[in-house]
Amino acid sequence: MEPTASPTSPPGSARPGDAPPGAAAWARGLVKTYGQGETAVRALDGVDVDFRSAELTAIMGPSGSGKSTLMHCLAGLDAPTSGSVVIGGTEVSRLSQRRLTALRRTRIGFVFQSYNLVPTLTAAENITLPLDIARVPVDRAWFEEVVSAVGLGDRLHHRPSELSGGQQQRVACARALVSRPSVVFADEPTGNLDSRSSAEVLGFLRRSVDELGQTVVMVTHDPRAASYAHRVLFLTDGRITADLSAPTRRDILDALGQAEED
Ligand SMILES: Nc1ncnc2c1ncn2[C@@H]1O[C@H](COP(=O)(O)OP(=O)(O)OP(=O)(O)O)[C@@H](O)[C@H]1O
Repeated sequence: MEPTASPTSPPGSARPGDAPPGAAAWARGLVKTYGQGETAVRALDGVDVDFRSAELTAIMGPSGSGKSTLMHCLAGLDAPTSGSVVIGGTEVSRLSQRRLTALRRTRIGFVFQSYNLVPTLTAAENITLPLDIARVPVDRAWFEEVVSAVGLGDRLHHRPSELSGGQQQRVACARALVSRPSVVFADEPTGNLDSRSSAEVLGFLRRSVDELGQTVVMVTHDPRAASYAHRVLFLTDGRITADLSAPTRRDILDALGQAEED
């Protein structure tokens, strides 16, 4: 397992000035406890992790191991009980609610299992919606590049109900990328898709990293989806227990089997 903590960051603190080389986001000492007393659940048990720029990282682990909690704490959707997160040079845990909302709109991209598109808007309008809400001008050249990479050129004026699930998820991916965020977080992005549509969405996420330099962190249960990643992290009981570089599907299945035996 690779060391993920930077030697310059004291335990439990991630400071923008301590950026590990090449990291787009990182976290130190992340703990998340739900509830109190005897019924308390320690969903994250001291996670130190770096996400290198222009890498696709998959997070895997058994149900209840803390994957969603980790992603929500990283993306500022939930506050950790202790520890800190830095994204694109900003310490997320120190932001006021207003600044956090602005950061989520412009510096972080989200892709959810359920697409979350607005049904009354066209694909193009959905893609630019986060920037329109934040009153940030759309970089048209970048918009064209993203739309062309995602392969939606002739579907831009369709509404979500006129698109297949795979096409809707590719619209959601384009929406996540259009603000050039520091990190795109994808939570089970292919959970609702058949294998062909999954391959299209995963192929796009991987190309967004290799060709457009995006940083992507994806939670998935599917070893085939994880095999598109440059790196796969495994969580067990709120801790990172394995960190694989460019694993094959076989390597991932072996690591999952190992996790079940532990
Ligand atoms: N809002 C909450 N209140 C109480 N406990 C919670 C809450 N959210 C998560 N948990 C608990 O925290 C632990 C980690 O949950 P989490 O959803 O992060 O796991 P996961 O790995 O994403 O699971 P899955 O693969 O089933 O989605 C679990 O024991 C879960 O029951």
